Amino acid sequence: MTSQQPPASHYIAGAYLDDAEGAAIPVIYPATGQEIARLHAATDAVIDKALAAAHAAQPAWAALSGTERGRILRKAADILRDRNHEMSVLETYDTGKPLSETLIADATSAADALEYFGGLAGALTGEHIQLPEGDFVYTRREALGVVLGIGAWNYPTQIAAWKAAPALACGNTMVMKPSETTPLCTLKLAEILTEAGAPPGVFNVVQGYGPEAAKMLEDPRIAKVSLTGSVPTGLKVYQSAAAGMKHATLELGGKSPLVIFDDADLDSAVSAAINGNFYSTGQICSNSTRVFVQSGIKQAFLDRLTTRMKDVVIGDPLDQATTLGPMVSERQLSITLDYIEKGKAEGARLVTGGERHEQEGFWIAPAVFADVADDMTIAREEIFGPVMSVLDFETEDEVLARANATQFGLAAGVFTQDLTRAHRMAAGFQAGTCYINAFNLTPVEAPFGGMKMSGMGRENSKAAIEHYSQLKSVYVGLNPTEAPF
Ligand SMILES: NC(=O)c1ccc[n+]([C@@H]2O[C@H](COP(=O)([O-])OP(=O)(O)OC[C@H]3O[C@@H](n4cnc5c(N)ncnc54)[C@H](O)[C@@H]3O)[C@@H](O)[C@H]2O)c1
Ligand SMILES: O=CCc1c[nH]c2ccc(O)cc12
Repeated sequence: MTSQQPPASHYIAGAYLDDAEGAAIPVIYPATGQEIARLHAATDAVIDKALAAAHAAQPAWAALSGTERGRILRKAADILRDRNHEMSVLETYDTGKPLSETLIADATSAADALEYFGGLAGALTGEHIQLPEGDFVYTRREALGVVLGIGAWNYPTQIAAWKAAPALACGNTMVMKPSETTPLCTLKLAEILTEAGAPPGVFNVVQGYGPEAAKMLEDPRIAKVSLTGSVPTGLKVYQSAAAGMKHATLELGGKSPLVIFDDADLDSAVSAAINGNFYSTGQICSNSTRVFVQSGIKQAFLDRLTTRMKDVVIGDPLDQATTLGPMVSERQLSITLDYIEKGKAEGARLVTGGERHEQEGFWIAPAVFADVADDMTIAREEIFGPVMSVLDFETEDEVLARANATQFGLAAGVFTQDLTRAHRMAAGFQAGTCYINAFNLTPVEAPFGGMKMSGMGRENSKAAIEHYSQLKSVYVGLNPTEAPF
């Protein structure tokens, strides 16, 4: 087994920093279950160094012009693209996702974000507001300060870059705590930002578990937190942020509906259901885990789906022919297997898959349940594994109400040839990202984020600028100041 041991656990002030006193973080390659690196959670001293470095670097970084900051971000994007293969292999070791995915969805998406926000940085301006008698107001778009990023384990490179790119473009500095399950890739992103010219302290990486992140969030040097994670963690983070009146972006979980009407292009709809449930072995927040199929095409849909699923290639994630990798961890596998048992026990019909592969690593055959009812556990709770629930419906009004009957609101999709109905559905969905005849595409140019319990704030697009900066109004008086006495 190739060791993927980085030079040290943390990356602070432009260099690696080790401190083996913190709790061990074993990094496990999901395909084999073997340890490929061992890092350490940050001690209080490491946390203090990181926060001090980010805090000290922030004023000078914000004082650069947007164009100067953007140039560095765009250079980092170029380096990432040059090193896409190396980055993708590391992403595969970190997460278990197959190279066929990581080559196109991770460092490339990170590069897209750095390029996009690098381009936008020079165009960030305030506005001029004319008032009577010559007075006027101008607004300044200012950085918030030091941003704390906290990552989930499914897309470590992408999550770090989706946060860092808008944060740095706006003149903030950043401390990123990756998930303890996938701590490797973010260190590489830090190296690349330094190589591209980011001054020491602008982007720092601190390893740790929940308590290390919680401790950093309480520190007054943190002005904003951006979390990608589960709803329970989001609630804790939001509470802590509120206690310090800090800004918060929360990218949380989902239980997204995909509605397939009987006039849909069936092959495209089946492809969307496959991508929306089994890409990244089902470990995507916006996955369409509730697939509502109009009853007239239910059997045709299930037949086409089960035929297509026979083509899945489960195997060595580093072999580019592989299309489905293992789950990220023993824990996530066991959570998924428990849900499959609950699905069976509550009366859903397991059409295919769902069994653990008895070999090293965290392997499972992708599962499809049919005849799923809205009140079953597998239709209500986020599983974050390769488990598709197929539910039947009859009418548009009925399916829209059922699609929205969830605490989550991350994504939703509709497949139909009737464009009027498609737009009606998109308007009616209670979800931050809606798809018509597509699913789970996340271009950096489009806002991404949740409604309801799926979170707040938006990543990507011009909308992210609102969440990584603040407006200052400057009133300019051109007349003598008068007073009543
Ligand atoms: N909306 C999105 O963009 C998006 C993207 C990917 C994943 N997710 C969600 O993430 C979840 C899976 O990831 P996970 O299991 O890593 O989530 P998680 O909530 O367990 O952990 C996320 C991060 O929060 C940290 N953390 C844990 N407790 C904390 C605390 N008290 N204070 C501060 N930080 C704390 C963890 O160390 C980790 O880095 C799923 O719910 C998934 O839907 C959302
Ligand atoms: O979960 C991470 C972010 C995300 C949400 N939907 C998609 C689809 C495809 C991706 O590559 C990432 C994501």
